[in-house]
Amino acid sequence: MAKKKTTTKSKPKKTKTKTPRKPINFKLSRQQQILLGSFLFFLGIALFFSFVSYLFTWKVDQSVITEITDRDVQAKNWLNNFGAGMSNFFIYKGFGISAFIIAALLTISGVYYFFDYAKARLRQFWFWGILVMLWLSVFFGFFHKQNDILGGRVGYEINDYLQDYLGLIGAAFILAFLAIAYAVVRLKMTPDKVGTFFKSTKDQLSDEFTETLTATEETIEDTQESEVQPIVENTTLPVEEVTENVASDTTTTKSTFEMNVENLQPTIGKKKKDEVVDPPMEITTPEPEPELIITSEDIDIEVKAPVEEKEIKKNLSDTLVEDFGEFDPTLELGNYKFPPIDLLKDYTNGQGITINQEELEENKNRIVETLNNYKIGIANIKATVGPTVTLYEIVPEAGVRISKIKNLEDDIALSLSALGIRIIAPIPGKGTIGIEVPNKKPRIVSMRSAVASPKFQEAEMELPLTLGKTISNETFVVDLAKMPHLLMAGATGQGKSVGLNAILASLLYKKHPAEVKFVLVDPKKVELTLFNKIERHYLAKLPDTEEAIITDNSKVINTLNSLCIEMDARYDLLKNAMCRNIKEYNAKFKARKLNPNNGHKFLPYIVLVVDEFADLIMTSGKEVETPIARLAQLARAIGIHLIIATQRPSVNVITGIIKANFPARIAFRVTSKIDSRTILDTSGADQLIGRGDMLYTQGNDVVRIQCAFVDTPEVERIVDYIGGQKAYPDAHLLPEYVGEESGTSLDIDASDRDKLFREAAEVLVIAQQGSASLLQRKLKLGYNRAGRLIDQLEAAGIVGPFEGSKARQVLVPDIMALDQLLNNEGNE
Ligand SMILES: Nc1ncnc2c1ncn2[C@@H]1O[C@H](COP(=O)(O)OP(=O)(O)OP(=O)(O)O)[C@@H](O)[C@H]1O
Repeated sequence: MAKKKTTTKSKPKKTKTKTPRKPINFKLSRQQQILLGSFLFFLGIALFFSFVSYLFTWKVDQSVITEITDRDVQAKNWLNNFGAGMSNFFIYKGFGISAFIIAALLTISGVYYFFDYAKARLRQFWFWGILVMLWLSVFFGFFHKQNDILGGRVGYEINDYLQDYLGLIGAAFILAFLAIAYAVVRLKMTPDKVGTFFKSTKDQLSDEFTETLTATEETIEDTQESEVQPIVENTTLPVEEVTENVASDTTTTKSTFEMNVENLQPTIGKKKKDEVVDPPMEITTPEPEPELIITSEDIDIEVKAPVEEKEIKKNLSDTLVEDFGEFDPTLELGNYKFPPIDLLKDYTNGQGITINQEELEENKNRIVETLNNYKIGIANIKATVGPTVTLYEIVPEAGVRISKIKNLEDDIALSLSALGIRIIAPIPGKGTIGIEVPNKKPRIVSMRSAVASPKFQEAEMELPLTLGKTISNETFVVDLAKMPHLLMAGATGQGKSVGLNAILASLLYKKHPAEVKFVLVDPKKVELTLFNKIERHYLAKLPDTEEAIITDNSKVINTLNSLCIEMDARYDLLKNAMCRNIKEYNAKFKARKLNPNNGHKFLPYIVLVVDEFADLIMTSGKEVETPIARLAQLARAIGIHLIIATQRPSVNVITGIIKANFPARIAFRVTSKIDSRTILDTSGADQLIGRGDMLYTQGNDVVRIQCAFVDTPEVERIVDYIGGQKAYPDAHLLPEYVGEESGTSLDIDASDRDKLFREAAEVLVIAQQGSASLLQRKLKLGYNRAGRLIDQLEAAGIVGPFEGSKARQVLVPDIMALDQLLNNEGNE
């Protein structure tokens, strides 16, 4: 305590000695401060009482106001003449009823000096108090000019002055503006916080008031209780009494407060109060607390944060799938029913393969005998009975050359007096030699049994095809999507058309109309006509064509080119969706990860079936071969699959480029070994027995299969069943293809010419051949653009008109002539 005394005292001393402004600072001693504080406090209270009294007595007292100094004259004011005089000065001649603020300011000043609070706040009180008082004075003067007591002389005069210059409205505006300025600057109000602010200010003011009052009481109490305790005890007065007596008993108070000030200052409670009042601490004063409460309320808006997080977490496609489920392409024909198996005929009457032991024994003996004749010993023989063929597997004795047995093919056939004997030497994967011998009574493999087999029903393939049954009587199921294109060949009447029907029926039994579309080309006009009934379910066609099944060869070119356009478009879609194949793309689309607004759509598989390819090649030649080759090369990934059937498997029909792109091939019976080699790259097809007996290869292995038999009435029942159901409004439309023959409008503006016009003209003139496919190859163009270029060249007189399957005539002999023609055009 003593130390503190010295430090607190030494500090001001130092400053006092250093700075010569001691008197200017009006640094009062503590005693002086208390005296001044008490004086101001009581003066303020006295003024308050006089002002209150003056409100009631002012009229009476005004008459005596001039004689106020006269002791005989008694004013009615509670504080007599002093009160009347002061009130008259401050209220009547001064600021009207707002003079109460002066009383309040004096009282507060008294408290501040009495307790030696920091004066910065007090200065603020005075500054703003006087401003408010002036404003209120003018405000009341504005409304009640006639009543001097409300606004006082000051209010009246200022009002008068303002109104002389600004008029009533101008003065009102000034007042309103000042009120707003006060609210904004002093109370830091914003319009949206007005409500809260009013409330808090009100609370604050009332708090301040009570605080000041309680602070006074508390401090006096503290003084009494803490340091003065012994003295109080000595005087044996109760605390309340001491407090009450503080004002009157000056000696006691003096000594008490002397001790008090020194001892009270370091107490925690008091220090806090001082800090709160200290100007630098104003930043942390409880003043901004209401604002803090407001901001914390604002922080409640943080609720937004989790909402945002949710949005980020949730992928749009996930939400879409959550809301609507996965995209279902079959929904448009949601009630579509797959054809029942009963529509197919059961040719076996439910019976399995019956084994004819006699026949087996007979054949075995003949084989052994024949081989013995050629001195080939047999260690073992085993038979597998198939629907049309029985396979005898022979294990030759050691030291027998396989090629020797292979060469005996015809001899064995002769001795067995049977057609269609095929020797497989050795059977791949087995250490045996196979001899296939046709059964005397071949059994029909019905489509019904193939479709009903679990292998087909449970096949998880994109485009499952059931082709028939193998030699071991197993249903043979393959995926067209994996083939990816199929070449079928066989002499007439050997079962090609039945094979095609079996393939189409397989797909009809497994795929929904939304998932697969057929483009059927049938130059024979009779084979596939039945499928017209399912045009609006399963078929695809060019826009503006009446029949979906193409029978006209010239239309085939357009369709093939249209498929090329579709292929290019699908590749673009796949590229944009960053998918490698149609399966990935459709899965992504179903998961609603691709936006239909960006052109994305569910892509059905397209199966192009050409029944008589040789006929097409004969009539249209390269025009057909090029798009077929292009499709065969590229279309596998985008879900366009080709099935091409031909009677004549000659090399000019099945060219190298087509063969290379059709790894999956089916050979029905053919007439010569050469044909067999053309189709399968191996003989064997010439030794088949016909009627659906076929060889299938998808690379190396050749499998003998008995093709499932589906008769025309069965197909009819299936298509009738499907055709009788709700269908799409139209067949699936392929992109439009503007063929060369349709580009007849010759009034093409020279300014609208393609950028490659000149280059294209040069290509054709040099080659002396007016074909669009040449332009396509040389300039690497699409069909559409090349077709347009040909039209423009025709309009410019560079090539002649369309001449069917022949290339157009080039009318310009050489580049020189071309230059001349184009220059003349420019001069015109
Ligand atoms: N899988 C099979 N099972 C039983 N018989 C079959 C089978 N396939 C074809 N046949 C018989 O062969 C006949 C001719 O078949 P299909 O019409 O399919 O021959 P094709 O090769 O299409 O002949 P074309 O080329 O002249 O049209 C059929 O009428 C049928 O009697």
